[in-house]
Amino acid sequence: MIELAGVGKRYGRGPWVLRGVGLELAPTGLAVLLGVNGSGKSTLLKVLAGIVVPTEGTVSGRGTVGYVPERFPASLKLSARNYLQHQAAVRGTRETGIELLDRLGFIGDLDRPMAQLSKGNTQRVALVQALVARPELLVLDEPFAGLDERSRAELCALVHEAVRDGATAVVTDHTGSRSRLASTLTVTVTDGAVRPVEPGAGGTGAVALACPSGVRSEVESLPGVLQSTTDGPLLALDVLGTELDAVLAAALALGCSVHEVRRERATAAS
Ligand SMILES: Nc1ncnc2c1ncn2[C@@H]1O[C@H](COP(=O)(O)OP(=O)(O)OP(=O)(O)O)[C@@H](O)[C@H]1O
Repeated sequence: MIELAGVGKRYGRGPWVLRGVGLELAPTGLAVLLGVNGSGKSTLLKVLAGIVVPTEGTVSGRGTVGYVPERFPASLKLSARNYLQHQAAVRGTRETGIELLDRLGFIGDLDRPMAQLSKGNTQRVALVQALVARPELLVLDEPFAGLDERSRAELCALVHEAVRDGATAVVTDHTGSRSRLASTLTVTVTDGAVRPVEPGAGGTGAVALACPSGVRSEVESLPGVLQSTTDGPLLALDVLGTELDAVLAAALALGCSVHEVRRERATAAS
């Protein structure tokens, strides 16, 4: 069990980004974090991964960690092959995970400096270095960004395999790909507070809206909106299931039209 107790984080003398966070993550399972931009999701993931030390509170039980940051350092002079070989050597194994790169759709030169790789290929290398180590805790910050549809599906399969093999995975996502993940827990991050979406509370809903100009920020700040992103001409929202009808009614009253509505419930990981 990974447990956060009374966790707070502020950067320097800045405002509290997280405050009073208590969270328990089961030893095997997949948690999805939802929250609007700047709500503190990346900070929470860094605290979970041990990259950022909380200003107050404790984190216990995390074991070995695989972490994929939202932005992988792009200036690496090492080639993807040398980087993965180096990571394997640090772990004391010859298992580089290069075959996982194929599975994730890496097409290109493994021997070019990573700084010259596309965002998608850099993301694939970052994912492989985390997955191949078979960590007890897998922390993935926007792991689907930069990947094509096939690679996203393959990544979902790899995350499910890791969870099936006993890992705890924690994921954020703005691309909509998380709907394919069999999550066991959904957690919202709002104003520095972290709350699990209670089972039986109606789960979450995904909504795609076409909104007249000028009403977007009003729609995004409706009670129950957990996360928003632009999907072409549409505004894509993640909404607390219990507030879904009210958000739809308010959006319609503001002149938006509804393109898609999907209810999502936490399910047992398969
Ligand atoms: N290293 C840092 N130094 C100072 N402030 C920071 C630092 N990292 C994050 N913050 C601030 O903490 C707040 C939360 O940022 P964080 O990246 O955790 O949010 P987020 O929910 O992941 O946002 P996004 O979805 O935009 O990445 C923001 O106001 C951000 O500016």
